[in-house]
Amino acid sequence: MTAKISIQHVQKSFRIQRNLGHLKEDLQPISALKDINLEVKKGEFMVIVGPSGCGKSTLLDLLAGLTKPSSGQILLDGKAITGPNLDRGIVFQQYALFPWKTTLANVEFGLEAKGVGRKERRKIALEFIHLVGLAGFENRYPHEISGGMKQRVAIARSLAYDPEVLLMDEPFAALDAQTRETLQSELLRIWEATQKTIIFITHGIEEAVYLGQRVAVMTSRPGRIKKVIDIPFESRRSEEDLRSHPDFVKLRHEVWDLLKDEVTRAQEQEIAKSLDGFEHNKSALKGGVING
Ligand SMILES: Nc1ncnc2c1ncn2[C@@H]1O[C@H](COP(=O)(O)OP(=O)(O)OP(=O)(O)O)[C@@H](O)[C@H]1O
Repeated sequence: MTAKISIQHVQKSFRIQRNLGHLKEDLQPISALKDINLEVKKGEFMVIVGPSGCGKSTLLDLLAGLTKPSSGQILLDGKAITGPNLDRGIVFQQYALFPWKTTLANVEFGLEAKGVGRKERRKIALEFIHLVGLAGFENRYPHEISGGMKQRVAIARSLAYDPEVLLMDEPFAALDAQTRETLQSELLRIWEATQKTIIFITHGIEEAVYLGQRVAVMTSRPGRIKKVIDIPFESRRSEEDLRSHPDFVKLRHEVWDLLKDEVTRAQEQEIAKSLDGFEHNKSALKGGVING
């Protein structure tokens, strides 16, 4: 069977230029991703976890078609992704709602872009607003609802135009712990109801193990897939608290074991990067160069 998403030997480097007044200097390119290979099945909930700066968002941007790989390719249903399309819905950490539109109008937006008629648009939007638990809040503006509710609107908006795949980039990272946990189990309920293929990016180990059917652990930059771990829970939404179950604790530990050296390395990279910037600024000041 063809994978829903197939990431094949994907590399991504960024060209870096230093601004020296009217001159530009090419620096060593940053290699963000190196030989990423991953297959995601139809209807699967795949979580990608990795340390800060390992290239998670870069990978998601490639999946969304917002940028192109330096080499390799990503296939959706066997066809190469060449740009953004309504076959992929995206939910970012920042809510990205239109502040001047109500919940209903925000959810209707993608449907408008897809050319769905006014009546049908309203019907579908109301259905998804209901699905994400926001019935009664249709006419509220983003500033009138909480962060968790805004993220529910963002999820409803992405699902309403019926994408093949839902891409989620740390969607709950800005929320308080309690709201985050509520939305995690809500997301599982929505996933079960819609049977969408989900690729969810996080740096939270507990979040990864709770949500994912499989968890792909990334290395520090340049990001590679270190290991893909199966999370074999039948149902994550059972009454008992899954997070304190011995199997859950064991899997969380396994992911942490894979991740801890990567986190240390990522922190070292961060320090080296800031020291480098500091040294550059110092020498530029000495030489009287205005740097950008
Ligand atoms: N447009 C760009 N130009 C240059 N470098 C970039 C660009 N985008 C990302 N990078 C670099 O690529 C690396 C990976 O960045 P990315 O944002 O994908 O990491 P991440 O894993 O999502 O990080 P975080 O968890 O902190 O959000 C980082 O070193 C980043 O500085």
